[in-house]
Amino acid sequence: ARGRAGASRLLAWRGGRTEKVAVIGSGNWGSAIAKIVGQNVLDKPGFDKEVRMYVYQEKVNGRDLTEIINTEHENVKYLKGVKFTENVVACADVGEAAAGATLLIFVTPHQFLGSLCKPIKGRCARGARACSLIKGIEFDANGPVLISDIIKKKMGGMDVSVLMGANVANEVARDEFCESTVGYRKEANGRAWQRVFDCPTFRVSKIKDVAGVELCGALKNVVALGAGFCDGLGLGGNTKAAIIRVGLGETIQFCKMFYGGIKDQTFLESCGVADLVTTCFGGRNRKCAEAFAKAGGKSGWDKIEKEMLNGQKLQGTITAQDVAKVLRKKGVAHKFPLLSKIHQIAFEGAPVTDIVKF
Ligand SMILES: NC(=O)c1ccc[n+]([C@@H]2O[C@H](COP(=O)([O-])OP(=O)(O)OC[C@H]3O[C@@H](n4cnc5c(N)ncnc54)[C@H](O)[C@@H]3O)[C@@H](O)[C@H]2O)c1
Ligand SMILES: O=P(O)(O)OC[C@H](O)CO
Repeated sequence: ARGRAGASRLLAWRGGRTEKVAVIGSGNWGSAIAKIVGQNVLDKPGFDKEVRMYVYQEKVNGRDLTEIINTEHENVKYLKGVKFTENVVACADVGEAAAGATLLIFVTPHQFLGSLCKPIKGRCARGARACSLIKGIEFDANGPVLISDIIKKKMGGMDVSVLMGANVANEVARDEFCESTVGYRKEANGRAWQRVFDCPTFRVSKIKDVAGVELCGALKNVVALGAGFCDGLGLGGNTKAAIIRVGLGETIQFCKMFYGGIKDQTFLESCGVADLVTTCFGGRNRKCAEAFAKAGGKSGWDKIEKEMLNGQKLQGTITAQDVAKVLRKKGVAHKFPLLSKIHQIAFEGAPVTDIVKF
């Protein structure tokens, strides 16, 4: 693996301008990826050595979180026990975080994206490119809308790639080996992002399929709720495997129904089957859905999120609602029995035991 990493480092960088990377977001995943990127810009040629990270300011034990990160080099709230390299600098002002950046990594929970783009647009470098690590989906009258397309529009047509994969943040931050997938539109930008993220313990492949990669990342969070319901009911591995299999099938169907040019290979990459598996076993959506099932479906999601996640945010519940709206509006909910059933259990009072009746 080390040989491959060295070769890809040499192959990918052919000189040119110095890239300056900014990380927009500092939650559990935002912090884990900032740790990787902070180290990579030190290890590889062609990068400005400072990585600014936008931090939504809050007090932790009476101190600003930015001040804690910049003195202790640790996000004690969202990624406790893991140190950043000292070149990762926390900024509470998103414009200041993005100032002069040529490569912007968007990694906030998707409900907070809206207000962040405008101040970034005025401050980042001309010709900057973006990569979205945000797992979610929006919709309009025509159907689903990709978060990467929202960023592209808000940023004046900027090229936006995506990075999705089997990447539970705490495991990535402990340098446990895993893979991830860059989905790109422009080959050169796909290569640029691969260089930003790839390291021996975080192996990044790329594929020209932004929509496929991104939708896999969004929909697996909904399927993970189903897996959590199974866990809460005390069902075993066979049942969860069935949920994963059917969930993958409906994910593929959703992608192909709403987007052209989706590649079959995408579903076999880390962003596809691998992310689905890890999230259904080790993710926050699974964990909170298990608690929901154990409470007999009687506990609200906001309460569960607050009690179990210490400020981290569930994405699967929002995505389940957005997906259900799209499917109903298009009159195709019956073709997605598992995704529809998960929504009915999570939001419409269907019994949790119905998870196996689809
Ligand atoms: N955590 C993971 O294992 C993981 C892995 C891969 C992808 N993702 C995806 O990455 C994205 C970001 O998730 P995360 O895990 O980094 O975040 P998180 O859920 O751990 O943290 C929530 C973040 O939102 C911020 N926040 C709270 N209120 C805010 C507000 N009003 N405005 C702006 N920010 C506010 C908090 O400060 C914190 O940084 C999500 O789409 C998630 O699905 C997460
Ligand atoms: O913890 P979750 O459920 O948000 O999932 C985490 C990651 O998306 C896994 O790749």
